[in-house]
Amino acid sequence: LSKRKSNNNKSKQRPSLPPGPVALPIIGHLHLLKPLIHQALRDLQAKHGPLMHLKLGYANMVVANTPELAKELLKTHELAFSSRKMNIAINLVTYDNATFAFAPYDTYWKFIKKLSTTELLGARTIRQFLPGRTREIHCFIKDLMHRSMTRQSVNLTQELLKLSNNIISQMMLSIKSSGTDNQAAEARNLVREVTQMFGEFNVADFIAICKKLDVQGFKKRAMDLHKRYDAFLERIITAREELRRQRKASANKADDYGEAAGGEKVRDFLDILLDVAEDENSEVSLTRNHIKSLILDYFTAATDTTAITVEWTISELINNPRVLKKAQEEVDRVTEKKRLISEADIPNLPYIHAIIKENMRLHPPITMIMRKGVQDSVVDGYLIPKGTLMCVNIWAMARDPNIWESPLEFRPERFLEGKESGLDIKGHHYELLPFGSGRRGCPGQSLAMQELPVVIGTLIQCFTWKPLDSQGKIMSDGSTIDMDERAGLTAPRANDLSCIPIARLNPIPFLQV
Ligand code: HEM
Repeated sequence: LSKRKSNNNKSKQRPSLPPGPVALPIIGHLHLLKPLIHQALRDLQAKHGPLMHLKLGYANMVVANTPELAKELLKTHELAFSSRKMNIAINLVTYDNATFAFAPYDTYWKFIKKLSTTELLGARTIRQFLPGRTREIHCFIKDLMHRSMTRQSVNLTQELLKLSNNIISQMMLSIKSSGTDNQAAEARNLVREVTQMFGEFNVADFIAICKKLDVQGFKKRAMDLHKRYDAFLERIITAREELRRQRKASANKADDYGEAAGGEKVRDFLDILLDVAEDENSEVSLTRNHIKSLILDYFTAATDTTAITVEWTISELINNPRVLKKAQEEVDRVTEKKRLISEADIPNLPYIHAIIKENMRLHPPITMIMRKGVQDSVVDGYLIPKGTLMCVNIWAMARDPNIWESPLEFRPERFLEGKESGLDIKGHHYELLPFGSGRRGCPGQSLAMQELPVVIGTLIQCFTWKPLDSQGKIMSDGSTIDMDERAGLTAPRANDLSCIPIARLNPIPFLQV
């Protein structure tokens, strides 16, 4: 790291804040944040340096965009930056301090993190829900096949959101997409609203006077959303409690837990959390609000991120036919065109894996790692005061020619040969952090990395994709689709990806639906 201050100066002076643009009174630099914040920050940093300070109303923000600074912030100063910043919407929707994803680094967070690693998202739970994931993917493929036969177009953006939400709904609440009471659609709509709201910019989060006035009507909308989410979950939890009472009462009868392969009993998230809540010896007593908030955290964190990754990957493959062909050859070789790809094939799909990494490099669903400093820290000779919102712009790092060779080129081979081949996405190569890093890194990574190769592999095994233009017409061969991003908590495509699926396999072998 370049040391910007001489040791002499350092010993005499209190370190100063990192450099940044000139701030306006009251609003500070808020006017400089365009809707695509990660892009606006990258442009500002070109002028003000790799560690930049901004004032967002009354809040301090520090942004870093080099692997060295990312390492310093996320590893060297890990504990100082292991909390997150709440905002008004999150606070209202997620039951005040019952959230995990936005919790400070405290006893509650540590308890849930352990529960996540060992149970909620542990290897056993992921394995037990494999039949459910497979069923959902095969249902999806069957529906796509029907549309392919009838030459109907598919809004892949919407359908992928449905698929990832169905998969997580099943793991969390045993909601089946084939259920008759439309709970899957209700869950999907609520999650969509929550994600949208969390991603919107609320001026009241930064300017004290606006807090009381609620000029944008945020508070009212957040409370309304909270009420509807609460009613939805209350119904599900009450029904589950009744089922659990019946199970206990009929101890001799075979109970109603689902069964995984080998006769293992399958507990979904809700059962795991209710078991903890009923455990009098539990280290932390879980309340009903904790349970509801945790379910919301996981729903929100899992749905968009996974769907967006597939959406961008298919977009890149459409724009890069050479890569698509090579990926299809890999899938055909592994399956010998006799069966659909499955999770058991993952170790034999190095090229698909490299495609996923390359896609996450250029299109990280979460473009910036956001944390809050809980103590004063000195980083690269600069002061980052307690309470500062800390941001590592992983999107900007991926586009920096000082970090990557031909950064804008979609070239999965970079991860298989040459100097970039040793890089992985586990959080210790600081130029590539799609799942974050350290103790606050994403707990859903293993699940995502089981699901993604199979969803992407199956989509390209069964179909080639003819994209539609904005008028709904099939685009001519060789034309490329736009790669614009939409603003929000996550960074999906600006324009939905609509395509006609052309069947490559007909009939599709061994559909398990
Ligand atoms: C492609 C898929 C995904 C991506 C790219 C992704 C990315 C991320 C990132 C960047 C963070 C912040 C990490 C940090 O601060 O260092 C995060 C946090 C989180 N993710 Fe994921 N995620 C994905 C899927 C999932 C799934 C499937 C789940 C759950 C089933 C999940 C649950 C969470 C939770 C609960 C947090 C908050 C953790 C905490 O605050 O301690 N994510 N994710």
